[in-house]
Amino acid sequence: HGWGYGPTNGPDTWGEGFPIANGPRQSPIDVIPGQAPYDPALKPLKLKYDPATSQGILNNGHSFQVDFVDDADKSTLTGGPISGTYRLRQFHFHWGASDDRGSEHTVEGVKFPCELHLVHWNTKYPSFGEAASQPDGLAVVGVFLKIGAANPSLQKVLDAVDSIKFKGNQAPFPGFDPKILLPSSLDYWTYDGSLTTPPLLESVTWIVLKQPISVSPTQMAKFRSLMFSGEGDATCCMQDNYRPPQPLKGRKVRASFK
Ligand SMILES: NS(O)(O)c1ccc(OCc2cn(-c3ccccc3)nn2)cc1
Ligand SMILES: [Zn+2]
Repeated sequence: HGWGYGPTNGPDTWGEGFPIANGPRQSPIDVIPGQAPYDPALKPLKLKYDPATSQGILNNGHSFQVDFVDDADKSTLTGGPISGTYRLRQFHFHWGASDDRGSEHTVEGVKFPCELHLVHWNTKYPSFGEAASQPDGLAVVGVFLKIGAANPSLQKVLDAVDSIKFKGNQAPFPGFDPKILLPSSLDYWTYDGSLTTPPLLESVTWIVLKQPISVSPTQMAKFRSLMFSGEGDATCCMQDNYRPPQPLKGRKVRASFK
């Protein structure tokens, strides 16, 4: 059986199949603001997303993701800690079985109920797959979700979740602008890390936004209505699909703000 988040195939077992799990630049991490100095050399983030590039929504058995057409520089990330142009490939989430956990990154040990990841790849490489194996190949923008008022932008995504309840289910998801999911401030912490799921490749420049967006308890219940399993398999709610923080191993975390 493949990797997952259960007692027999969860994060503590991933090192068996993916030795890089114990590598020098693994993600997520616990961000300690007092140890993340402001770096005036960091540029503002520039996110330019074209809703025409949003394509479909998929339950991949570990999370659900919204995929984007990435054959042109239409939805891109530039500026920030990166050089060059990175193209948006997909976004997805990680969440908990209850509101006290679910995020992958933490802030001085504080866990959020959910975390959004917007995955971009460096156009100096020919494809996402090629970029995924390069140290500067990927840039993921992480956004915390905090319990509060219902989030109408998020609801547009959650309204599609009933159609992808089971692993392998997918549905069209056209015309969605992921920019509406972002908080008003683009202040961020940044560090060199990895994919937080197998293959755990150490190819990610992480850009974790300081300001969370809101999610209501009812909306969190919607995330938990998804299934890890395929139709007809033993039903098992998709929840607690997060990897806990990993050792910093001497890495520096920088802040884009004072
Ligand atoms: N959670 S996260 O944002 O860190 C995150 C983001 C993207 C991920 O992609 C997995 C993946 C890798 N590949 C791949 C394909 C071809 C060649 C090499 C790799 N396909 N899917 C995993 C975790
Ligand atoms: Zn992720």
